[in-house]
Amino acid sequence: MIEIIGLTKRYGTRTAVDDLTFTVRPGQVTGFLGPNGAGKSTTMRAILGLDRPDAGGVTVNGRGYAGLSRPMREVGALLDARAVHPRRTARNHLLCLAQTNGISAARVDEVLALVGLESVARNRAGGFSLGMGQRLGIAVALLGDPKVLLFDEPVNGLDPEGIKWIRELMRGLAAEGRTVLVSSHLMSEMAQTADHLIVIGRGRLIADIGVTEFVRQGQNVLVRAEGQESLIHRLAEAGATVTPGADGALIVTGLEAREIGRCALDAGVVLTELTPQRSLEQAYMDLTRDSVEFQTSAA
Ligand SMILES: Nc1ncnc2c1ncn2[C@@H]1O[C@H](COP(=O)(O)OP(=O)(O)OP(=O)(O)O)[C@@H](O)[C@H]1O
Repeated sequence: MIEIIGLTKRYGTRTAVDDLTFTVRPGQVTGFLGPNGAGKSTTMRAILGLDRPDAGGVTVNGRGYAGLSRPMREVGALLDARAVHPRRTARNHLLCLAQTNGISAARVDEVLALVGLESVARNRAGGFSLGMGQRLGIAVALLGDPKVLLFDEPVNGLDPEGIKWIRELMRGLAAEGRTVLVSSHLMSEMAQTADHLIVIGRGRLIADIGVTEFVRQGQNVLVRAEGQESLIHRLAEAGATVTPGADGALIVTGLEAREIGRCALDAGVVLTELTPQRSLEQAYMDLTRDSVEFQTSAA
């Protein structure tokens, strides 16, 4: 469990994180979303005790990072996968970290197998592809078999197979009861990976919400039907919000198209149009529009 309470971090006159409070729970993948410069990396650095907060604080399993007796065994992190000595082999890189943290060499071979780098374990990390580098960074995070894991933009630059692998790994780690916090600026990616979302913008909390709930709230569906009254009644019963659209259409929020179709069937109503209006990415962009640092103006 990670608890962030009133976290504030300033760099000179710039407030990178502004009175941020949220909890990351075990047993699920929590997506940490926000546009560029929102403060995701700064928050992760504060969790790891790499940045000193100006106000508020962070606890990991009830204690501050400085209070953790064996940090690598409690929190694992992938912050910058390029932070590897290029002339060192993958195995030596891990061995050095293992030795300084009282972790066995057997565990090094275990994590190399876990991330699929066994065959290149004795190759220099400097010659690794981006995907291999990410795998090595993840091996470092997993080395101490920690209960809490942080991944900062782990899928950046990866091919579809690499993305699928990371997604499954994170879900597996959460299923084992670990606390998994993963940052991204892509809503579509998080919708497939995370159970819960923390959305920030300009260092402030914008949303702390379950993925299913976000998907429900985020999507409007345009509906046209013959005999709308009974459909409106049935949709309201099912928990949807219905507002009038243009030309007699209905704008339905809170239900997916499939569920609206079922309501129409229940009400014995013929649908003449059923069109989802916003993609998840659009819903996320609407949510964070006011917090984007650098915006291109519409042509
Ligand atoms: N060491 C630093 N010195 C000065 N300003 C910094 C420093 N680190 C971050 N910032 C500023 O703090 C703000 C938050 O940055 P941060 O890297 O935490 O955002 P982020 O959400 O991780 O963004 P990205 O998705 O681009 O990585 C930005 O405006 C950034 O310019």
